[in-house]
Amino acid sequence: MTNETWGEIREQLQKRLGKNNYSTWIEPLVFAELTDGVAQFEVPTSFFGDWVRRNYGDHIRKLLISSGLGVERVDFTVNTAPRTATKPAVAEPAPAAKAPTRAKAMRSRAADEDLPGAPLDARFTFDTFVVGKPNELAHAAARRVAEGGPVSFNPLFLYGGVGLGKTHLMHAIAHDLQSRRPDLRVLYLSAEQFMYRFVQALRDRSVMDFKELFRSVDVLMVDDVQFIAGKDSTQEEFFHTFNALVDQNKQIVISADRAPGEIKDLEERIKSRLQCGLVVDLHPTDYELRLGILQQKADQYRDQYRGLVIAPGVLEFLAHRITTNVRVLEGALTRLFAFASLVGREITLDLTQDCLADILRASDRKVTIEEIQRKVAEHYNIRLSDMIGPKRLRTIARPRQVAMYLSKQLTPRSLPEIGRRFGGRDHTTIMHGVRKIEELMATDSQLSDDLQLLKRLLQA
Ligand SMILES: Nc1ncnc2c1ncn2[C@@H]1O[C@H](COP(=O)(O)OP(=O)(O)OP(=O)(O)O)[C@@H](O)[C@H]1O
Repeated sequence: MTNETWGEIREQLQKRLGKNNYSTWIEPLVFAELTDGVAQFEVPTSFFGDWVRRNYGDHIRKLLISSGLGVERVDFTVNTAPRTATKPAVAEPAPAAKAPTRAKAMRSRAADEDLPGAPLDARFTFDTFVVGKPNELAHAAARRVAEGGPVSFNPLFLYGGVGLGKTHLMHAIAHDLQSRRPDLRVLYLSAEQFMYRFVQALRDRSVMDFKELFRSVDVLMVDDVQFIAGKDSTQEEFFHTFNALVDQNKQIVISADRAPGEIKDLEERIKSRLQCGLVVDLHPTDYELRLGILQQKADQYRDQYRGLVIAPGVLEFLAHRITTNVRVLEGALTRLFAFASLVGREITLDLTQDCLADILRASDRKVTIEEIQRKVAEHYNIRLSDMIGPKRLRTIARPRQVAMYLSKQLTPRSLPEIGRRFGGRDHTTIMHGVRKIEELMATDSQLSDDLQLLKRLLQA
């Protein structure tokens, strides 16, 4: 293949994939050779190679073939040698794409391979994050941290329900920081990984190395920090790491499924440390945000599944009906496009309802407190009237607490509202009931099985 051919193919890829994707994923590719039908490219890391293979391998192969080359397969190998500027078969980058900032970041990350972080998802950038009322504050705070100026709020604590974009924002911060400041050591990992690393260090008697490593980063991001609640030694180590970094004025970003004060079994001193920066929550999505996200995704899919038509009103219908979380929304759209492309039909409302019947049904389903009381009474063989009555016998009080717990878990009702439906009980009684069941579940496997079963029955 000549410089010219690869240059032309890259230009086509840039048009097809957009400038961002191009400069992130295509520009860093170094064409090595074409032998026996295999086009070989060099990549900075194996993660990078896997990503390009999965997402763009086919595109690249088809374009190579359409330029008249006999290519059966494209392959990506990690380039460990320093990159030379004199690869004979590679054209200079197309003028439209300037210095590959992300590629530099990739290389610096490769050099930082001693950092025990989790890989970043290349799709989770600020460009792909849709901003609406429910997440605008979290987004603005994340942007500010990503600008990497003087540390303004430390830590940044992001919290919110499942699938609302916490991980997305954290990855976006990391991507941005790495492209602006490739020299920074940015470490992103989940709290679970932090714990495993720590346990491993204890086992290998290398705790000092562990400490040194974590204290050497410039930005530490820990996802799902609620995971370390109740894990005493990990909490202790996390606390020291946290303090050491804050003392050095290094940025910390944390995420969790709830506010620091609400994480049970998290040491008070950690809670208060976590609260001293900026705590922002991602609220449940509203209709406009859901529609915005769907529109963005649909645009991407239109590029991917050329020729597929989506009828007016379908996205609005989905935004209206699927209110649980963004992950479910995305999953629904992915399925819809895949299905429509398989059957070769336009995406109409009818097709949507057929193809997504289960998701739509699940979203429709609203469990009521009355239903919960009835099911629990049946399960424990007590009278429904005892659910709301005054009897304090354990055989009645315990099922009642189970029903209180499930009401809190499965309905959006507040504690006072639940209290009213349990015979006008005070909200503190409900809170006590909920806590009691949470405690018992940890030790009483029968109770925890009962709860699982009841949940399944109620949500079915
Ligand atoms: N505002 C948004 N714009 C675009 N995509 C979004 C947005 N919010 C969430 N998503 C997408 O929804 C999916 C779930 O988001 P993410 O993994 O960040 O959620 P999370 O809050 O970390 O959830 P969990 O608590 O389960 O870890 C991802 O694919 C993400 O890209």
